[in-house]
Amino acid sequence: MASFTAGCKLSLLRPSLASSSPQHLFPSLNRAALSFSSTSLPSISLVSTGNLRSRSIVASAAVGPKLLLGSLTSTQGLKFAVVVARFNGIVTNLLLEGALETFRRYSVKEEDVTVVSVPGSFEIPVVAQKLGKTGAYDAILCIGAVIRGDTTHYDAVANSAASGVLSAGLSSGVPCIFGVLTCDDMDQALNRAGGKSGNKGAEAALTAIEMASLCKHHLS
Ligand SMILES: Nc1c(NC[C@H](O)[C@H](O)[C@H](O)CO)[nH]c(=O)[nH]c1=O
Ligand SMILES: CC(=O)[C@@H](O)COP(=O)(O)O
Repeated sequence: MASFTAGCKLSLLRPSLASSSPQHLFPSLNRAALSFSSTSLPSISLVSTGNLRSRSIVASAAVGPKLLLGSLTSTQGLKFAVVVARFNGIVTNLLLEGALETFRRYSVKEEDVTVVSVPGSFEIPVVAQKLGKTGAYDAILCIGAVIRGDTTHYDAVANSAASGVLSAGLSSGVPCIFGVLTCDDMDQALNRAGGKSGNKGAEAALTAIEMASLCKHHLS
């Protein structure tokens, strides 16, 4: 079993390892141990964040030998809000469908999901923040599609949505997940809304489940 010097971030010890998978870092950890909650791991402290494709691991000094990882299977009782922009609705409806299908697939009850409709992506953050501050939700999934036009309007909306969703999460203390596409054209957007590049709404819903579980089961 791997062991690290207390007080050192893994990324400081060896930066290239900071975004590696736990299995890569510690071949002796099996999948079962990694797939759920506070499994005791002798001689190492790990904190894992990120979605399924990009987990990042840091060794943590202060806590004991535990792996903190949100569960995708213990979804009972987790409550979600989805804030979805109507702008470019042909895309955002597909993203929303992907998200709701994922919640269903991971056994999140329909009555535990609230969908809130807003005009455009610019309006998402204030609503996400308000929802977060109600304390009624374990994660807020934000869905929108910003598509480049002729002017710089795109940059303003895309940047505001990104920093606004971040800020909503930080100020409310509830994970606010960024499921807002920022694309050069409609083709790019449709490809990411159930087309050949997958459905980013579905991916964002998985991130919401993991973060909700992490915060509710380990960090509250
Ligand atoms: N151009 C896009 C917008 N623009 C609308 C803004 O989000 C906002 O509703 C308006 O400025 C009023 O405050 N919204 C998107 O979601 N996607 C876009 O591509
Ligand atoms: C005005 C908008 O909301 C957006 O579609 C940007 O389009 P454009 O840059 O062509 O004005």
